[in-house]
Amino acid sequence: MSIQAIAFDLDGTLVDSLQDLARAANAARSDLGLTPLATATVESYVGDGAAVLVARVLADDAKAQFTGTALQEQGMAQFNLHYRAGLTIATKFYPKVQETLHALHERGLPLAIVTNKPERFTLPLLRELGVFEHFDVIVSGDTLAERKPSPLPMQHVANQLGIEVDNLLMVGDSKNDILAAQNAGCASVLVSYGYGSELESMGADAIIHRFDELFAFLEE
Ligand SMILES: O=C(O)COP(=O)(O)O
Ligand SMILES: [Mg+2]
Repeated sequence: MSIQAIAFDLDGTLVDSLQDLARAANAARSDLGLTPLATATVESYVGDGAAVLVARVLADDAKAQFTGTALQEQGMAQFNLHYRAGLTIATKFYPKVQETLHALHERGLPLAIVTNKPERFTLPLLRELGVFEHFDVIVSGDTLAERKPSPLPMQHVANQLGIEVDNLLMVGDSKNDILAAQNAGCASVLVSYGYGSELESMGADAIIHRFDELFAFLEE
């Protein structure tokens, strides 16, 4: 295995965005006359992009789908307003993320973001946190025709970087990240501190508990 570039998931991997997501989700619920949900409940709904999050949050049901009902459209509009107004109020890097990204970038290793978060949130969030310039390619949930767990985002990153997809490593916190990597034929590293559950069963090549353990994985 020769790792020539790394793609990172965003929410739950680089940043803990849960408080800001939950605040915006509950503000949208409140605008529609609904009572707030526990932060842990919102956490369990994160991972398939903003529209699916809004559908799940409004129905308080992990199986809800975004079908574009009037209520969902209204909830989406309110969520957009509230989240866009406070992308980084409480959102913070997990320990050792900034140092590690900086060191990898200094080594000349191409770095990418592959998130299911829509571009309208991903790009300003990365800018507000001051790491936008570290990434050679940024693929959001609405950049391409398909999002994770589709292999398309990984294939797109490899194409953009001019490398074979199996030389790209995915680092993520959730099932969609590991599936996207497996579907594309990439190696994957799972972080244990994010929003994923049943980590052992996902089949990642390694599980790390702190972001800088990535260095040891790269040296294997
Ligand atoms: O916004 C989401 O649904 C998940 O985002 P992620 O892919 O960066 O974890
Ligand atoms: Mg994630």
